[in-house]
Amino acid sequence: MKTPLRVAVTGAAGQISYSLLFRIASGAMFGPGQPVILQLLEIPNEKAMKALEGVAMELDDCAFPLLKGLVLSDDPRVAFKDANWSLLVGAKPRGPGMERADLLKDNGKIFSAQGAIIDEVAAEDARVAVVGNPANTNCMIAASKARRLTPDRFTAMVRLDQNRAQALLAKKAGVDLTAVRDIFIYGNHSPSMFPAFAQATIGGAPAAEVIGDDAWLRGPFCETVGKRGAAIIAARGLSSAASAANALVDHVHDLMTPGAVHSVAVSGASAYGFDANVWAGVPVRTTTPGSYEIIEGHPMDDFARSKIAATNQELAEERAMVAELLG
Ligand SMILES: NC(=O)C1=CN([C@@H]2O[C@H](COP(=O)(O)OP(=O)(O)OC[C@H]3O[C@@H](n4cnc5c(N)ncnc54)[C@H](O)[C@@H]3O)[C@@H](O)[C@H]2O)C=CC1
Ligand SMILES: O=C([O-])CC(=O)C(=O)O
Repeated sequence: MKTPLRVAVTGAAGQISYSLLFRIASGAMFGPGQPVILQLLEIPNEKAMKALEGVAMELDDCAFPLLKGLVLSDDPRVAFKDANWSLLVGAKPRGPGMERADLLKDNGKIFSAQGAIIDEVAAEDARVAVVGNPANTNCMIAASKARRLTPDRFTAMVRLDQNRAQALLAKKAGVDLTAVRDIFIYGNHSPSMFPAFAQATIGGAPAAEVIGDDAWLRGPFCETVGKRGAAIIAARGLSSAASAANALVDHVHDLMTPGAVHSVAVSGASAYGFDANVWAGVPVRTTTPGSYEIIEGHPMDDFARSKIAATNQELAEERAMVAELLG
């Protein structure tokens, strides 16, 4: 039996976690042979901690063979202690009419404090995945507080956008989802993101040839992927939760799977024209479990370059907005 992985999850009584924790405990994230201990963090508030106890009762009642322990805490030093992975979900979600960047003032502080504590108390091989919005900039804030852990240990999630883009291309082409490959997200998890359709293939042929409608790819396709979160909020009255949890399972699973090629927001993506000190979605290849290299050299035409410049500009502006939280 392998040593259990310690997985810290923040916002553990929230709606994303309610879809996430059961998938981790079932083995979907780390594989069917990998036991886990869940270390669940909530805010020091009676209602939140009581709700967390209820979630823990349900986890017990699933009798998951891989779940070797549960820690419930309102103290980040306890929740992040020796964590191999810290999944930073806990933050305020946006409501109708808001952009994710509107959350920066409220949520940024959370990631500044948690980045510093993870750096102090998490495991030697600690990895951090940020979901709480605005995810790219919150990830940058957390990483900036680390002295021991290098920036590559901190990733932000753009996988939901990749999955949305893949599903939309499959629907438009009228093919099975698995026929769509190599659709990657560049830049911010915001409407400015760029789903780079020129690299994608459908049934082995260039996606643009199969779709045969460049105006749709440049316009409605990019726009629909970019604004899908807002469309879900408009329809559900709440932001995406199950699909976000599913995307985080994919994000971490693929980062633990050598050879996997997938979109992840990381720093140092200057090969594509991003400022080196912002966290931007790019395609990466997982090298060893938890580590990756940026896949460089995908050709970009003028349209792609202008989209990347715009999303980089937004990330740089968000960085400037939180300057006082960095370092
Ligand atoms: N990156 C992405 O693709 C996506 C990101 N999100 C973001 O994920 C975040 C969470 O969303 P939901 O689960 O729907 O929200 P929610 O409001 O249902 O749950 C958030 C939970 O976090 C807790 N929390 C707040 N501050 C905390 C802290 N400092 N430490 C620990 N826990 C804390 C709250 O008490 C609450 O239980 C939001 O910021 C949302 O915008 C949502 C969907 C997709
Ligand atoms: O749109 C939101 O606020 C939640 C989110 O990040 C998404 O669904 O992509």
